Amino acid sequence: MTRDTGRRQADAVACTGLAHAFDDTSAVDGLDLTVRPGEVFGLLGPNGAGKTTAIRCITTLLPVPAGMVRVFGHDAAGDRMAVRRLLGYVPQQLSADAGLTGRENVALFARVFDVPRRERAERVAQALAAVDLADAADRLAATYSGGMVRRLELAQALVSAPRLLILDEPTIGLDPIARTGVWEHIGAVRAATGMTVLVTTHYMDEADQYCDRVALMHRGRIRALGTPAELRERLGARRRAAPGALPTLEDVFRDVAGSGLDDEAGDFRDVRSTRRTARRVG
Ligand SMILES: Nc1ncnc2c1ncn2[C@@H]1O[C@H](COP(=O)(O)OP(=O)(O)OP(=O)(O)O)[C@@H](O)[C@H]1O
Repeated sequence: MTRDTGRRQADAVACTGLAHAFDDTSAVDGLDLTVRPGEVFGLLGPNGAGKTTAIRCITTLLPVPAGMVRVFGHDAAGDRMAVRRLLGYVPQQLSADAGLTGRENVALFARVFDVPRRERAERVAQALAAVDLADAADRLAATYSGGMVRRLELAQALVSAPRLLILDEPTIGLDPIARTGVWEHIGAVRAATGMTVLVTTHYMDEADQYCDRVALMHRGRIRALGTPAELRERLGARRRAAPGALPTLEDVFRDVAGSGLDDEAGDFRDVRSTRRTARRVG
């Protein structure tokens, strides 16, 4: 018992029995989830699975009505400021201001997150350089491409040197080159700082390639958890797939979410993604 509690204290994120409902809609329904320090953890699931709601509870933007959430041992319900100080968060919605330059956008976050005044200019420059925006730093964000806007938002989240970076669909609607760029920058910062990354994505290929472990969420709960290879192998063994013909992570996803997947995702998801992207860069 004591050993178990001790281990949980060290986890980057530990959710136990987390539940959150909007009126009579149960969004998160008894979520148990552990993210280990230093890993890139992918939270996957169809539209409406409860990923954003869970993330908003972890970031303290939503209350924790039932269950427990801890971030590096700090209780998200009882010690919200301590949790917020450890976090960088890139939400799905646009968080950069098109009317400010890249540098001004990041400087704003540095002020909000209490980066000491004398360190601010250097920390802002470092965050912009980390995402390859040093040359574009003094241009208005309105002139940035979709991929540059996403990298700018990454710099905003990184300027406070978070121990845990949380990204909600960081590459949605971006072209493949911009998607790779975002992941490469996340990987480089993580390698340099050892920070933990919790990310949601609909792109199975990205989860497979960039996440150390993934959890498949459906109807408010975790339905499968492991490294991408473990999940593929597990389904392959059940289906007795021949070696070399292992299922993809997309197959695992479909197996977990079952027939509900087509109702909840599909075309509507694509339309929403496109619209979000249009809003982001417009
Ligand atoms: N502010 C809200 N008010 C009412 N219902 C909500 C609200 N936010 C989410 N929901 C509902 O809670 C459920 C889970 O939504 P949530 O956004 O957490 O899912 P998600 O897995 O993040 O989906 P997506 O992939 O589309 O972002 C859905 O049924 C959704 O309609």
